[in-house]
Amino acid sequence: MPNPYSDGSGGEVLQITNLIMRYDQPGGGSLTVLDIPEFSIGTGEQLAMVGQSGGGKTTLLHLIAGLLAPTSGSIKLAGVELSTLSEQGRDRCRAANVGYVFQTFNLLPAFTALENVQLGMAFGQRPVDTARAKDLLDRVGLSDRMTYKPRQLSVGQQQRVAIARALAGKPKLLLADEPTANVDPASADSVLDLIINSCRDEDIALLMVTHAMEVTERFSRVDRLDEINRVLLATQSEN
Ligand SMILES: Nc1ncnc2c1ncn2[C@@H]1O[C@H](COP(=O)(O)OP(=O)(O)OP(=O)(O)O)[C@@H](O)[C@H]1O
Repeated sequence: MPNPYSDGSGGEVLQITNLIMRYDQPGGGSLTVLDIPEFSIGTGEQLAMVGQSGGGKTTLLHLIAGLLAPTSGSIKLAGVELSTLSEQGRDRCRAANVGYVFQTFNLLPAFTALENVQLGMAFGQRPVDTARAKDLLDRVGLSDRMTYKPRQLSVGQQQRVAIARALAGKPKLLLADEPTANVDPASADSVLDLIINSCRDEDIALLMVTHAMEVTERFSRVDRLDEINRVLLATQSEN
């Protein structure tokens, strides 16, 4: 079935133009967090994004995933302009095109590793492909842990289930928000290998937010948020 949330052009997977994001502040007034004239990611391209704490990295990932709507500007995901979609439409577009690996995994505690991965497919509105779910878990080294619930898995194993779940729906773009922040250094290496190699093998574009040097070294494209975001440039020039 053709993906209604893709223009099928095979060009850039993400194109952002004149993006502004402002948050209302608890004490009144508003804070502009992002002002990005241009940012794009090609099909299958891999990049790391670095930036200071509070600089707006998570906000940017949430905007790309359609979890938040921008104050103004254009975000095209797989050629589809997100601002033309309702919240429900954005949810569907995300399910069809985006995988998301969170810092804190976000696995569903009542479900087994295999069920968590199968749920990744159900959200993608594809038929649940149990063979692919098992294959993904095998690939992340958890073929003997499929029936375990998250609390019965180590932290590194939980993150590997989360990666398998994010890949389950065959997304066009994988967003990874500091995926190695909560795992030990040895697991961090294998988590990183898994994400980078799986995306390469399946032609999935990858945007990984990180603070870690050993992570950025793995990428040929490393973008600094404060170089693409005029808000931080303005702040810095005042200092
Ligand atoms: N819902 C919200 N309402 C108001 N302000 C918000 C909201 N969410 C985030 N912010 C503000 O926006 C700024 C950017 O937050 P964001 O979480 O995107 O930063 P980050 O770069 O991911 O930070 P970190 O690296 O520390 O996780 C922060 O100053 C934060 O206080």
